[in-house]
Amino acid sequence: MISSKVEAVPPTYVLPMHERPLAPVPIVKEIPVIDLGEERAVVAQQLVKALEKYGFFQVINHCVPKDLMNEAMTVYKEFFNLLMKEKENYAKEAETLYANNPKHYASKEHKYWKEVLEHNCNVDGQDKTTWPSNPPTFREVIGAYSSEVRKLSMIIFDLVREGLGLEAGYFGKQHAQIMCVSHYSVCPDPSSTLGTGGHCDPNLITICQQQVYGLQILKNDEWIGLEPLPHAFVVNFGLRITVMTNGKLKSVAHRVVTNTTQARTAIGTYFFPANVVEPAKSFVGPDNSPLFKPFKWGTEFLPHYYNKRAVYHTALEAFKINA
Ligand SMILES: O=C(O)CCC(=O)C(=O)O
Ligand SMILES: [Fe+2]
Repeated sequence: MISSKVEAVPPTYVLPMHERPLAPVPIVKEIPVIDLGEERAVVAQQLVKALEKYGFFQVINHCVPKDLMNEAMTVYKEFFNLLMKEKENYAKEAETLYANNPKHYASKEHKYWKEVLEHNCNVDGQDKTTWPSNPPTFREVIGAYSSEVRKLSMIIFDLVREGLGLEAGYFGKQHAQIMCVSHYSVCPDPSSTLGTGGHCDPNLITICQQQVYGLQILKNDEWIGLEPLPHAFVVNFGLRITVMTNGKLKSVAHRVVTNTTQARTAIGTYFFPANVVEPAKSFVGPDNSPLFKPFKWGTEFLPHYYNKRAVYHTALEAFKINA
C-alpha cells in the first residue's frame, strides 16, 4: 500500500474533482465535550442534545485508563509500522484482519489514503487466536482495551437510553464488537486525496480514540473539523440510531482529511446490533407512524450499506415503509 516516503500521490489515490476536499474547513470548538463524571441526569440530557445538534461528541472523565489508551495506540501504530509483507499475511488468514479490501475504497478505480486493520472482539473468548501476534503485546493490550471500551459503551448506552426516555436495558448487551483501526500516513497532497470519504457509520455506535486532527463532520451541509482532546473519546452513532428513533436522531456523515506532516491512527470501536432492528415503541404513535419496517442488521442491511455508503442515508431507503 502507501509508502511513508512517497513524494507524489499515485494516480489511484487522486480522487475525482467533486470528491476532493478543496475548500478550507474551519476547526470548531463547539462540538460538545461531555464530562461523564457530572451528575447523571444532566449528562443524559447533554448527550441527547449533542446527538440532536451534531451527532458527535467527545467524552472525558470516562472509565478507560489513560495508560491503557496510550498502550493501545502504541500497539496499533507498531502494527502499522510492520513490513507490508507481514501485514498482508493477516489479510489472507481471515477476512476481518488487515484489509486492503474494496469495501474501504472510494470506488473501483480510486482508493482512500489509508490502511485498515479490522478485527472482532469479545466473541466467546475465541477471537484472540486470530488476532495479530506481532507486536508481541498485541493480544494482551488490545484484549484489555477492547473490554474497557465495551464497558464505556454500556455506560453511554444507558445514559442515552435515559435521556431518550426509553425503558431500562433497551439497547441490550449482545452487540457485536469490531475494532476498526485506520492508519493514515503523511500525504504529499491533501487537497487531492481523502483518508476516508464521507459516510455514516453502519453500526449503532462508534467510540474512537484519536490524537491528530483529520476528522470532519457534516453540519448544515458544510464540513466542520473536530479537534480531538488528549485522552478523550470521540463518539458518534451510526445509522441504527435513525431507525431506532424513527428518524428523530440522524446519524451524521463524516470524513477524514490527510496532512503533510503527521501520520494519524484512529482506533475506532464499532458496536453492531445483534438482532432485528425497528423503531422503538415510544417513538411511534398516532401522530408518528413507523418509518421503517423491522429488518435484520447483519444479513439484510449491511450488504446494502456497502453498495450505497457514499450517499449517507440511502442504505436505509430499502427498509422504509412504503419505499
Ligand atoms: O479516522 C477517523 O477518525 C474515523 C474513520 C471512520 O470514520 C470510520 O472508520 O468509520
Ligand atoms: Fe466513520
